[in-house]
This record gives sequence, structure tokens and C-alpha cells, in this order.
Amino acid sequence: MPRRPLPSILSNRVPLARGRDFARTAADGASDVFHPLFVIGRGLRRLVGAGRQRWSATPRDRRGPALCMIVMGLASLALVPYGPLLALISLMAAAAWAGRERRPADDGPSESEAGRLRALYEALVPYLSFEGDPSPLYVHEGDWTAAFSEYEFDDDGRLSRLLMKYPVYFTDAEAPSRARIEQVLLAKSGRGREYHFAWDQEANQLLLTVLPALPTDIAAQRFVTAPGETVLGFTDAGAVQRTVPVAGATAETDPRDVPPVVWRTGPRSTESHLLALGRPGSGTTTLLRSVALQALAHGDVLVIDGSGSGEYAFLLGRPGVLGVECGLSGTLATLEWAARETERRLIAANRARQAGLAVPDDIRQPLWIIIDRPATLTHLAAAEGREDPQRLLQVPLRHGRAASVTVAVAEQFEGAELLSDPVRAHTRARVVLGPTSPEDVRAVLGATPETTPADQVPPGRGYARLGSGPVLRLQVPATPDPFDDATSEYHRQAVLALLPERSAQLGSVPAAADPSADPDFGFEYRTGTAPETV
Ligand SMILES: Nc1ncnc2c1ncn2[C@@H]1O[C@H](COP(=O)(O)OP(=O)(O)OP(=O)(O)O)[C@@H](O)[C@H]1O
Repeated sequence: MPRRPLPSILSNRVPLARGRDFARTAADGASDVFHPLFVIGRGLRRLVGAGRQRWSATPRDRRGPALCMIVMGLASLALVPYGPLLALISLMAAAAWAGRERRPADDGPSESEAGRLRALYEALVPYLSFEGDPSPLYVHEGDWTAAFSEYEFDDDGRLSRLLMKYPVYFTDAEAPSRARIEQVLLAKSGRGREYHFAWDQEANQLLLTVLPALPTDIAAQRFVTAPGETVLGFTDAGAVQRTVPVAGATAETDPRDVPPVVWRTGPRSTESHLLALGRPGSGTTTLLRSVALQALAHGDVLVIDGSGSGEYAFLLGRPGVLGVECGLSGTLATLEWAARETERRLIAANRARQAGLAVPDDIRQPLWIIIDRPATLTHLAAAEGREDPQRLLQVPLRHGRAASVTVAVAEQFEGAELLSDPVRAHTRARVVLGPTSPEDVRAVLGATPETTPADQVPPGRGYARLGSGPVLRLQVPATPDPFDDATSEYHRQAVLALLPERSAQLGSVPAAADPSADPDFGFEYRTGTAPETV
């Protein structure tokens, strides 16, 4: 069969190809000609971006003077001969410099870095190789570059970031399997630092990053929070959605924004009570002191100091401090009053609602019961055959949320067994402080952190979990006892500045909350003069 000729539009290709070549050459020529403009444009964009960042990082109170300086600079440039022209030339030069192509440095690992990565790869082989895998990702003497897709080292040559792939068969949904891999990575990447592990189960990838230390230089201060919010401490940037401005370590240091762990209390809170656990000296008393000082800004505070060490004595006689107890008798009487006060509030709120009236103000006024080391008092009560103080906490714990009564408890691990069931059941805001194992953290918070606990931690360092939220790293603000000789003058002044002015009469109690005003109430309210009071 004779071949039919192609349509002329398809057979006549030469003019088309020529047209394409011409267009390509023209585009290449144009990009060469306009290249400097592209560079300057890119540079201007970068300069504007940097300027914006700088502006948002400038504290609000400094923006006015900064703006003034800029305007004055521009005005003086306009007055200088050739000033605007020189300024334009300088700007273009700066933009050209900022917009230049930055070739990524050749980041192949050095010999020692490659050695570390290879060692890490080999250490993972027993955990990530599976018999019968036709193309194993992890195999002795295998190719580590196929498994580790991204890596970074710090200036000391230690691994600071690693993105590694793992086989699909790996049981990444099981906590023990994940923990084993994390342990290996931790051991091989260097102890003494904290690591964050992000398991991407969909992509079968694990990202390891070294976490920067949390700030330990934040002292007690008036934090910018709404009523009902308490700052427990500070955490990693990105772990929470907000930041609060804080003053620096010394009076001269500039304020900065840091991400806080904010605990919400009151009728709308789902975590109305707090339990903090830790080893001796881990900073649980400091946390309660910090909570008490913040609570005093909007409510009344009752302190029970089971350790009896007098670390809350500085609160005595301050308006809003209803009492500071450390003896068993005083504690029992105080907690009995607190239970009845909770009931009174509930009844009054109910009556008001039934009558279609607003809940009275004295019912809304938050009441805080702060108890340090209740297990000691429980032990003492059992020895003396008296009532367990923790039993009296049941009512505030069960009904406190509706009655604006908040309980914050701190205990050491050793005494945790003596914590009563209501304390365990109703304290949904949890903190664990000090050097801890992942098992300890899990036992207290109900979940393991995504980070490895460091061996050495400063006091006040730990983890917090609010309800069923994520486990957050936590650093409690330094809130030492101002009466302690070891406290620095800066910290002493910081704590004292937060205390309401001492009233004329020591330990005067607001009428609405004064238990002695209750004729049925059978104990003399302790105002700091009774022998059992701190
Ligand atoms: N967040 C913190 N920042 C700085 N120092 C802290 C912090 N928390 C605690 N400290 C210091 O650590 C020491 C122990 O703190 P704290 O008394 O609060 O611990 P604790 O857990 O109550 O232990 P203990 O029951 O043995 O007293 C104190 O010297 C305190 O000043």
C-alpha cells in the first residue's frame, strides 16, 4: 500500500523549531540583561523582610524613639547636597549585596562526622533490620546515606539534628519500640542534652532535634495574664501558641517574650486543681510559692505547709492571705472551714441562680488552698489517731470548680503513696519536677514526653500536662523564700514586690471569707499568732 503523505502542517517542522530557538535565545538574553534588576529586587525584598522582623522584635516602648531617629535621619539626608542621590545609590548597593545568590556551602559531613553517622547507623541495625527483608535499609556495613536523609552538627561536632528513615515493618505505634530507638539515639548522640523526637508514622521517618535549654533567669514578677490564668512556668517556643513579656535576669536586662505554660482555673476550667510531684529540692515549694503570689492578685489564699519549714511565712499578714498553717490542729480546722466555705458558696450560687440573680461577688472571689507536703500531715494524723486532713479536701476538690475554689498540692515522690484518691482523681493539672525517668513522668502525667529527660537539670525544671493536653517541658520562675539568707537581693525584692501591702492588723481576713465570722464555726481562725502557725 503506498504511504500517504503527512499533512503539510506536520511535515513542515523546520520553521516551528526555528521559532522555538528564537524565543529561547530571546528569553536567555533578557534574563542576562535584567539579571542585575532581579538581584536588586530580591535584595530589596530581603531588606524589607529584615526590617519588618527588626521592627516586630523592638519592644513597643522603644518604637516611638526608633521612628523619630529614622525620620530625623531621612530629613538630614534630604538636606545634605546630593544626599538623596547618595542614599539611593547606597540603597541599591545594599540591595545588590543582600540579593546576591548565596550558594549553599558544600555540606558533606567531615570524616569524623561521617564516622559518627556510620556508628549511629550500625547501632540501629539490630533494632531496624528484619529477617526476610529483600532490600533492607539497615544492614551491617550498609549505606547509611540511604537511611539518614538530613543531618546537622553543632560547632562541637555533635549531632544536633537528624532525619532518619525506618522500615515500614518497624512497630512505630508501640511505645516500647519507639523508646528503644530513642535510647540508642540518645546514647550515641551524646548525653547531657535534651532531645525532641518527632515520629512521622505516615512517612516512616523520625526527626531528632536537640532542644535548647529553657530559660532559668526568669524571676517572679507580675505576668501579663487574664484573671483565672496562672503561669506555671516557661516552655519551648512552638509548644504553646502564645508568649508573655518577661523582665530580664537583672534590672538592666531588656524584657523579652517567652512562651508560658498557662494554667486556667475557675468555673470554666477542666483542670481546676493542681498536683506537683518531685524529688527533694526539685522546686515544688518554689512552684507553689509562685502560684500563691499570682493567686493573691485576684483572690484569697490559704496555705498549709506540711513540711513546717516556714517557707511561706513571708505571706503572713498580707491582705488576701487567710492563713498559713503548719500544725495538724490548725490544718484540720482550716480545711474544715475551707470545706464548709465551699459548700456555702455552692448553696449561695444555687440560690442566686434559682432567684434569677447574679452570683454574689464574694462567691466569685477565687479561694486558693495551697498544700505543700500533705503526706506528712496524713502520717502525723494517723500516728495521733486523728482525722486525715486530706479527707477534708474532698469537698473543695469535688465541688471547687463551681465554687471558684482551687486546690494546689505539692508532694515528694516518697510521699506520693499517701496521697488520697480524691487528690489523685481531681488534680488534672499535673507537674513533675527534677531529674526523672520517662516512667516517673508517665506515672504522674499519664503520658511520656516527646523529649528525653536530661541527667542534670536545674531546680524548677520538669514537665507539665494540663488535662489530656501534650506533655510540655517546664521551667518554673525563680520564686525563692525572701526570708531565706541564701536568696539574692534581686530575687528577694522581686518576690516582695508582688506581695500586697501588709495591713495594719496582722492577718486580717476579708469579712466575706472570715471563718470566725461564722457563728457555727468552731475554731479560732489562725492569724499567725497561734503556736502552730508558721
Ligand atoms: N525555679 C527555680 N529557679 C531557681 N531556683 C530554684 C527554682 N526552684 C527551686 N529553686 C531552688 O532550689 C532549692 C530547692 O527548692 P524548693 O525548696 O522549692 O524545693 P522542694 O522541691 O520544695 O524541696 P524541699 O521540699 O526539699 O524543700 C531552693 O534553693 C530554691 O531556691
